[in-house]
Amino acid sequence: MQHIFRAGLFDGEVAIVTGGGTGIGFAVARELGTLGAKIAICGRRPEPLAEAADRLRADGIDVHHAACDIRKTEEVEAFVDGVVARFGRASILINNAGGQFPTPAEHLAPKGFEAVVRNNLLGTWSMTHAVARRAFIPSKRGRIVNVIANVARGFPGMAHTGAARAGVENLTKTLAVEWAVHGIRVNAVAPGVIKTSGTAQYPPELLEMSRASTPLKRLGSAEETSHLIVYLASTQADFVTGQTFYIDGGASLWGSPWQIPDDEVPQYPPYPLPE
Ligand SMILES: CCCCCCC/C=C/C(=O)SCCNC(=O)CCNC(=O)[C@H](O)C(C)(C)COP(=O)(O)OP(=O)(O)OC[C@H]1O[C@@H](n2cnc3c(N)ncnc32)[C@H](O)[C@@H]1OP(=O)(O)O
Ligand SMILES: NC(=O)C1=CN([C@@H]2O[C@H](COP(=O)(O)OP(=O)(O)OC[C@H]3O[C@@H](n4cnc5c(N)ncnc54)[C@H](OP(=O)(O)O)[C@@H]3O)[C@@H](O)[C@H]2O)C=CC1
Repeated sequence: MQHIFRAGLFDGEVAIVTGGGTGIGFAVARELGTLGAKIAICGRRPEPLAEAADRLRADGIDVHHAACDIRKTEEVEAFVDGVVARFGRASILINNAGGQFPTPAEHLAPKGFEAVVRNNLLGTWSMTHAVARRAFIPSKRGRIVNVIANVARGFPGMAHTGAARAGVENLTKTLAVEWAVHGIRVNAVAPGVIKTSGTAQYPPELLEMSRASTPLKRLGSAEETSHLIVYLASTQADFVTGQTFYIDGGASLWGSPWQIPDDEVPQYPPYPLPE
């Protein structure tokens, strides 16, 4: 593994990475662990989690792993208690767990909208609250990085997650202010389309349209996304809080995979207007 950070940068730190068993979360767990942090990962499925923990241990990383659904408050509290019992503290929280399904808004059932908001907004809040109360506030120190998505504009095809992630972005700003007094920094990272086990579940043609509408004309990697998250979690970023950082090849500034056909947009009143 190549490093852009100095060895031992995270010695003495304990980092919780939600969704750390796969994709971006695994890359972050591995990078923070290789740089000296003790690592705690969670996810809903025990098997990929245990496999990831074995791979991290093979790299010499001290890892705690436990199945935990961030939507279930009692599981979240038990997980955080387990981390503190094992390592004595926690100093970094990467809220990476999340996901959704692409669908036009008119086909999105209330239950589906709610499922995605629960996962990405309420789950993130639940974990953040538990870690802050149990570890960060008592020790007067903590760093949180929230992994969100492109909320700089609308998110067509993803109304549920756009709404949920925009909520997390605002929570990031609010907590950065409220919790500065507790020595807690809070930032957000908004990836464009990143090649992971997660996006492998998306239709290939959607990914190709996303690539084509990205100025840098490629998808991102989990490792390069991890470098940005790790920087924000480090002491090198100690004067950075309440901000959202895009890592998206410029996608949030330009194209969109969402097509709007010229001849299907109703014009009321008829355009051009009568003289
Ligand atoms: C235009 C987009 C360009 C591409 C950009 C891509 C950028 C983003 C990439 C990523 O985020 S990568 C991560 C990828 N991984 C995932 O997204 C998987 C995550 N999925 C889940 O975690 C869960 O499925 C869920 C979305 C949280 C829902 O889980 P939950 O167990 O709470 O609910 P379910 O009982 O499964 O479903 C409830 C309800 O939701 C609706 N629904 C669920 N899945 C779908 C689906 N695939 N399509 C349509 N609707 C879905 C549905 O109404 C379900 O109710 P029932 O019909 O089952 O009664
Ligand atoms: N890849 C991309 O292009 C983009 C990704 N993102 C976001 O980045 C994050 C990482 O995604 P990525 O690595 O690509 O995809 P993955 O699907 O590989 O990672 C998502 C991880 O989150 C875990 N997870 C999901 N829901 C829960 C839950 N309720 N409780 C606990 N763990 C959960 C999953 O494990 P399990 O299923 O076992 O619970 C999985 O390990 C996600 O929030 C994703 O939405 C945002 C924009 C773009």
